[in-house]
Amino acid sequence: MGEEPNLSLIWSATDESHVGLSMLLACMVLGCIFIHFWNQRNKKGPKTWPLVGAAIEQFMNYDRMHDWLVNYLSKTKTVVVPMPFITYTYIADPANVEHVLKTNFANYPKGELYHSYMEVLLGDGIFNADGELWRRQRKTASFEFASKNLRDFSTVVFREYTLKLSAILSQASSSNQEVDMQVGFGVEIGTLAPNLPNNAFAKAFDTANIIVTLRFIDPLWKIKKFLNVGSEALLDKSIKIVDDFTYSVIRRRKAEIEEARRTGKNNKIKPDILSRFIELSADSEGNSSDKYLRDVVLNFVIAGRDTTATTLSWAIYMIMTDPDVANKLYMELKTLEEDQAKVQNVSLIHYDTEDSGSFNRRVMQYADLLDYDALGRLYYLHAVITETLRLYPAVPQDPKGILEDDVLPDGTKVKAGGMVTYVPYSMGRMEYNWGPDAASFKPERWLKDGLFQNASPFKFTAFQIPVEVYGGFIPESHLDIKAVCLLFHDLQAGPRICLGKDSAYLQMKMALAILCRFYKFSLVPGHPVKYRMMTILSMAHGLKLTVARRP
Ligand code: HEM
Repeated sequence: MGEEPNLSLIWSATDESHVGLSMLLACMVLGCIFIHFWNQRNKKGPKTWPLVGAAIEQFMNYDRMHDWLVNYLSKTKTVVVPMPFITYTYIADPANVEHVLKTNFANYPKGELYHSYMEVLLGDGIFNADGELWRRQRKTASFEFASKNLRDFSTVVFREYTLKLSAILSQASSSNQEVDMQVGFGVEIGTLAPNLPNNAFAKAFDTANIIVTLRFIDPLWKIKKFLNVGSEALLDKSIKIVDDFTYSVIRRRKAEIEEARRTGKNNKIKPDILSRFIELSADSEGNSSDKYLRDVVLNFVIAGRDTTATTLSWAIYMIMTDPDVANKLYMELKTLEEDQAKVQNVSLIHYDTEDSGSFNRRVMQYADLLDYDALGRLYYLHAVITETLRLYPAVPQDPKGILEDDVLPDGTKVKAGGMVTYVPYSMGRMEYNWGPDAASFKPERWLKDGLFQNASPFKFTAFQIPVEVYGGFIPESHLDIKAVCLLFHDLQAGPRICLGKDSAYLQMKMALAILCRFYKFSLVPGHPVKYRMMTILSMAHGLKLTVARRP
């Protein structure tokens, strides 16, 4: 019999070789990590890790991501953020933005990836479509926005909505009640389809928006969706609420249109975007797909309601925290009131801030004095809104897909399949774009000799790029010429300029003119004002304030 093998010796030898191997492996891994970090020692963007890229840092800063980007973009005009399956390139340099939005526009569509993140919410609506699908919707919407009817209709509707909101504020002021202005703006102002939105819908819609935005940095979202767990399960629930409500609005509107046609009362058809799309998308039998219309409605809720409600909230916040701005604005609005009353030969109703009756009547009288041309003369207000959008752009980041490898004007290489995002939130805060006072709220920077002055087009990108870039300079007041240029430009299928810019200004000016003329706003002490991460720069906790009537 041979000698029994000494097991403990064998174990310890194996142990030793395991330990040796493990140590070797650990050293190699640490070495790789060290080399990886060494190579990044001069990098100005976020530090990356092998395999996961910058995902950890981006995830940890997700709730304050816009400011996280401000920090990096102030050190370097382009920030590259590699993630597990994709690389995001963030740009704040006007030359790069011009390249992506105009010069090489064809290379930067929304792209498949963006579409896959957003489809559940936006479907194939205008914000989430490329190619023919996009062109068709853009054309329909462009015709609508070029029409004078829409302008006239909007002026009336926006006035009506603001008066409703004013009635709520007037009541709140007499009982010193707190109001959430963001909710007020979302519900009372800002939709071209007056039956939208109701509360459960609005909540579910916001939740869905928050979760689809999270997909940009969540590499596990597809697995969660497949298993229907976590955020994706909540998304699924929210979309059901959104869809139920939207389809019911569409069915109701279709029935109204049918009834109006049957009885020959075409003037009973609500003249808004939804009716227009129902009409234009109808097949030879007069039917249009509910799914197509659902996508149209939801895209226009984001485009038309969320953007303006958000901007109005930030504008009120800025006005309320800067008494000098509030006062200048108040003076401009009072002066307009007196001038308009003289021109229209109207004697202004005397009112007492303690007496709701006379106060409310004067508010209504003021609202009647605000026609399209009068609003066009409110340059300081125009500057206040524009300055708000510079610092708090309703669309804080706007990502584009990359079709083919390309080199940006500053030499940054971008690869097909990745994404390039221009970042209006950061662009508005960069000293290299706006000078040393970039972070300050100064409406005066937009005024020259009391008149509003546009900034260079690729520096102020809150609305993408302005149509002036294509049609030469067109004064702000010439909406109709501008609309025709926009339409002409659209028929050639150029970049995706915001179609609602003029309508948005009209709406926001109407709302702020009435509210800031008659109310003084104060933030509820301790109320936190910060954004939340979603496609729109909404306030995470709303804007809670109290109001007082002004003389
Ligand atoms: C403060 C208000 C607003 C801001 C800051 C804003 C901003 C923008 C931005 C940045 C885009 C480009 C998005 C992209 O690249 O896909 C855009 C597109 C668009 N906006 Fe606006 N917008 C505002 C109000 C409105 C309003 C009131 C409407 C209409 C009711 C509107 C209709 C649209 C449409 C239809 C598009 C899609 C253009 C396209 O993809 O061809 N916007 N807007």
